Amino acid sequence: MNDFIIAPSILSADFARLGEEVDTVLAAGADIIHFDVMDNHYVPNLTIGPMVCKALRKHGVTADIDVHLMVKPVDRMIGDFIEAGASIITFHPEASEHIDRSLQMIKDGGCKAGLVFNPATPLHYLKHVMDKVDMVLLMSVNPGFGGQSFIPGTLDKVREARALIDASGYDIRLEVDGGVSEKNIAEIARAGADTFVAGSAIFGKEDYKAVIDAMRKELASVR
Ligand SMILES: O=C(CO)[C@H](O)[C@H](O)COP(=O)(O)O
Ligand SMILES: [Co+2]
Repeated sequence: MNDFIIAPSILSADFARLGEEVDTVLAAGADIIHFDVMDNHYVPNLTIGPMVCKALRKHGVTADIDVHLMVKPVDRMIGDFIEAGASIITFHPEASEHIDRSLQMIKDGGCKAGLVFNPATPLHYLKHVMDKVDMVLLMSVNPGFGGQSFIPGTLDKVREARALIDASGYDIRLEVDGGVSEKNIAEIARAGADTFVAGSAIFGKEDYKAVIDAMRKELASVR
């Protein structure tokens, strides 16, 4: 895997042509696919579930699928996504009654596990579970919709999370999700992120490769 990972969010893809959209964005240089699951309960929107993940695998997608669960309760979706071919499953700690148990269920299913932090959710949920976390996902918008503007205060939180991860000694990726584009990706990387979700910035343009190339060029100036 590359040092920096670009993870297009299919939330902004054309759902009527989803398999083709995923193939196109991977051929354009994306590393993994970010898969947003919304339940109209934890967040005020409704998207896609495990059947769609399974359909992408059946379609032939072999890239990692990074499942971002915006659902409450969390646990009864975990097994379905493991079975559907998810690679990474992240969830919001305040949506789980038993954070350690939810993380362990994901790990036991052979997937990488992660916690997602909304803009106002404190990082202290990480403290006792660092050994079970493969990914920390910081939301740089409030969850529920694509196409929102990056909240600038996220940069301080990225620095804080980077310091916690480095001090832990564990191999944990730091992902940022919401309002990421070729304009701000270098600044987010300089703050300490290594994995970048971008939905509308990529799928909102005609030429996905041009956007991903522009992002890589920006990232090359960072490390
Ligand atoms: O989790 C999400 C929203 O809750 C999406 O991953 C995120 O919003 C990506 O979309 P964009 O890059 O357009 O902001
Ligand atoms: Co997301």
